[in-house]
Parts: sequence; structure tokens; C-alpha cells
Amino acid sequence: MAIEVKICGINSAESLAAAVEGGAGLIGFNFYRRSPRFLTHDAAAALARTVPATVKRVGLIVDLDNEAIATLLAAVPLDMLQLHGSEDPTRVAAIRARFRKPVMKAIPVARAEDLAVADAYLAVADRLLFDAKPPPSMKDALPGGNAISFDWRLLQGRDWSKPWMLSGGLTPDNLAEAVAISGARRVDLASGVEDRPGLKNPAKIRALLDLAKTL
Ligand SMILES: O=C(O)c1ccccc1NCC(=O)[C@H](O)[C@H](O)COP(=O)(O)O
Repeated sequence: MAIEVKICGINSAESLAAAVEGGAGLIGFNFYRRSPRFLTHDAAAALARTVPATVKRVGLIVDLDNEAIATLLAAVPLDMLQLHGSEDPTRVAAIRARFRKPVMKAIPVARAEDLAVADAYLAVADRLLFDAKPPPSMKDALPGGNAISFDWRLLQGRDWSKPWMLSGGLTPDNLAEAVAISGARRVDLASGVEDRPGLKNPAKIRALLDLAKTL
């Protein structure tokens, strides 16, 4: 069975069409202001309204308070929230209960010990997303979308009771190896289908999704 792909940081009708027509299972809209992929509510809403029901619309947020989340959800039709900040399990549970949306919690990974953090989220999140933790030497790193990978062998032979995704530095060139080594059946990527940060390349999106169907 093909792996499930989320294309994150969709910010144009062209990239959205490539993702939807190519078979992405999820697309992500980025609401983190420092990101080159940041979208206003209005821009995201216009795109989100055109997404077929078969594709999940994920809103990526970083440590937003309840008021900001409520404003976002009132403006943009979203199927899932991706929590990509330092939200602890209590906060994840509170967001899920209050806003009645499935939540995916990002877990930053650099070393084997980082994976232990995931256990605390299993009871409160609907999905986990293992993403590369930027090294301290990386100046101005974002919480995600940095085009860096972690050691995929850390995930080898591991599984969790909730669906989990692999992300961090995935590209059409390394996807097959990443999937083979990690055992991931769901992947998420942003930079790997771009020409520069924030500029998605529809041809790269289509190529990546074609490849994913063969894995
Ligand atoms: O993509 C961003 O700019 C971003 C900013 C802040 C928090 C998270 C962000 N991206 C999250 C994602 O879901 C990315 O797909 C994931 O981090 C992998 O990114 P990349 O290494 O660029 O493929």
C-alpha cells in the first residue's frame, strides 16, 4: 500500500492542485508568523475551501493561546491541528477538548532519548509527528521546516499506538531510503518540494507523490 503523504506549507493554488491531484492525504497550512510559509487567515481560507473532503486540511500552529486558536478556526475550515511548539500533554488535551478537532503533536528528535517523550502524548494526541530537532548551532532555526533530518535508524522497529509520521529533510531523492530505514508509512515534508524556503514547486510535489505510490 502507498505511503500517506502530507505536504506542509501549501501557500498557492498551484501547489495545492499538485498536492491534491497527486494524491496527498493531508495538506498543511502554516500559521507561524516567522515561517516563510506563513499564511494569513484569509489566504488560507480561500485555499482551504477548495480542498476535496478526501484530503485533510491541517492547521500548523506553534504555542498559540485559546483566543488565537478560536479566531483561526472561525476563519479557516480545518480538519486537524498540528501542534508544533512546546505544548505539553496537558495543553494538547485541553486544545483537543476545547476545539473538538483531532490534533497531531510534533516531537522534535535528535537522539534516541527524545523518542521517550512521545509516550506522554499517546493518550492525548490523535497523531504523532517525529521531526528533526535543530542543533543548537543552527542560528535562527524554526521549530520545523528546516530541511534537516535526524537519524532514521532511531525509528527502526519502533511503533506507537497512534498513527505516526516521519518528517525532517525529506526529499524525492531520499524518501525511499528514509521509508526503508525508519519503517514509516506516513511522511510529511515542506522544504523538499520547494525551490527556496516558502516557494513550492508543483513539479516536485507531483514527482514526490508519484514516488510515494511506489513505496
Ligand atoms: O515549515 C515551517 O516553516 C514550519 C515552521 C514552524 C513550525 C513548523 C514548520 N513546519 C512543520 C512541518 O510540518 C514540516 O513539514 C516539517 O517540519 C519538515 O520540514 P522540512 O524539513 O522542511 O521538510
